[in-house]
Amino acid sequence: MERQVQRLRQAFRSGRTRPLRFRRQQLEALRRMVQEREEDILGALARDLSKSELNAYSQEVITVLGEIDFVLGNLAEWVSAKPVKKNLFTLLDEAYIQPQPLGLVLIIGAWNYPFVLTMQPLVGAIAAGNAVIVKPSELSENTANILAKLLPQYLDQDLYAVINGGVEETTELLKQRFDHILYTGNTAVGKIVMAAAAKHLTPVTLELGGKSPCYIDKDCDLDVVCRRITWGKFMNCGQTCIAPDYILCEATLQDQIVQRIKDTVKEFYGENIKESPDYERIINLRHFKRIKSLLEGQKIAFGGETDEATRYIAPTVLTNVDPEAKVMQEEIFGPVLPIVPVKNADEAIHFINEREKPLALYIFSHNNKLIKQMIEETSSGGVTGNDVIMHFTLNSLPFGGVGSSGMGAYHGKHTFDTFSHQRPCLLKSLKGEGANKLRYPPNSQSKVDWAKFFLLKQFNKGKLGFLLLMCVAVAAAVFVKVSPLSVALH
Ligand SMILES: NC(=O)c1ccc[n+]([C@@H]2O[C@H](COP(=O)([O-])OP(=O)(O)OC[C@H]3O[C@@H](n4cnc5c(N)ncnc54)[C@H](O)[C@@H]3O)[C@@H](O)[C@H]2O)c1
Ligand SMILES: CCCCCCCCCC=O
Repeated sequence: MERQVQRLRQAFRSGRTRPLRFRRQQLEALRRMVQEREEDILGALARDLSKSELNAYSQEVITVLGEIDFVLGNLAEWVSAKPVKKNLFTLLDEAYIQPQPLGLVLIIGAWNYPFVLTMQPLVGAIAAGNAVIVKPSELSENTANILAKLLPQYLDQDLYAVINGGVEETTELLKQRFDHILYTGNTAVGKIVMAAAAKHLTPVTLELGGKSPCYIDKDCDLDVVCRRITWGKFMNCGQTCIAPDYILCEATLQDQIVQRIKDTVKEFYGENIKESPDYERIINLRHFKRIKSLLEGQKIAFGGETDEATRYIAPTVLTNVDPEAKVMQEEIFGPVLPIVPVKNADEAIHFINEREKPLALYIFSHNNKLIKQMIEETSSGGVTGNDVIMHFTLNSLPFGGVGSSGMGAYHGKHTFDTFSHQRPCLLKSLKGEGANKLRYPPNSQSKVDWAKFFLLKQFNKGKLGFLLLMCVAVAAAVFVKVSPLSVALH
């Protein structure tokens, strides 16, 4: 492993990733891979998560293809140096920010969207000019294997590698030195990743989870609200990092919400949900048992059927859930939706603020002012008002958590920035040494006054007229490229 890391680092040092043309070629090759090997990719996702071809394509492949197109359309602008504003000291100089690659980066993916959660960061890491190691989740082993097989066929093998393995291999990998690590997965392992990265002072982006609340105000269209929540909650069998984890609403709304979600489940998945190609399965037995145990002692309004052999758990809604219940203590990450009654929006805000900061927050109301107030008075990784999940799809928005739901963000230009160093560059001339006497010893009150004039807004008002005059003089000097300060400061 150490040798492989060294090999990639050496290739990065060769400078091959620097030219824009090279990065574009790699991204175009990646796009070709997704297009030409679509069937293999969809097959792997079906074997891992029972995702239908259509669902896998619309949830994962489209996002990756869209990201590549977006990056290719904008990369020339992103890599260019960005001139910045100057002060009076640097008026004649060149000042700009030059984005530069960080070096060798590690991307560790999760199993629930195993294609998009490794490929989308990879697109941005390549765009930013880095060498990359991708470590897919071992739990979605078919997707992990297809990535290990396909990526080397399309990408430069000296610069990009896939390393597969579980805890042991990842632990070993994390001993190596990287220039950035982007990890997607649960919060407990996020801490392990951050501790390992700290040994090398490696910066991290942690895409973690949490319990994303969904507040339903009484002033809204419940038919629409429940259809949107049903879609986002039961998509991928509830195994979505930003799925609405639980509903907060006034007690009187509960029955209507239950009925509408029940009707929508029937509309989406038919009478026999098990037969629906649109309904996935739980990833493994451990998670199946964990989710099933969350139902114990709960009032099941509908659903609750399970089948261990196929790891099937029906879309399930729980009512009048006690905030202290087990189902409210951990991220559900399955098709179980508790409803916790609250008196009003203020109590919902209080409820949210008493708990760890979630990855997403959803607020449904006709009242835009209420939505803005809840955004203002709470914290979460992201927010969608009057819908769920959709902020993930807009790559102009940074996607990431806050507090225990993560740190840093990616998607679109934000991924490019995450994997770049924004290098500040100031290019001065060796001329104009007269003006520099202002900062050279010995210091004097007059030099400090001048420095205040150049750098601060507050300076001695008594000297204003004189300073303005001097300003005109400086401007004139700049114009003729001769500085009077060398005289004035003596
Ligand atoms: N924020 C996001 O974008 C996002 C996306 C998907 C999932 N998630 C969150 O991830 C969680 C579910 O994923 P998971 O954690 O079950 O996925 P997982 O089990 O696939 O783990 C994620 C990665 O961590 C590695 N890993 C596991 N244990 C490790 C250890 N001890 N040391 C080092 N590496 C280790 C795995 O090999 C894997 O690559 C949920 O909390 C979910 O909300 C977040
Ligand atoms: C159109 C819907 C796309 C949904 C993709 C959701 C990915 C979530 C990643 C976290 O689990």
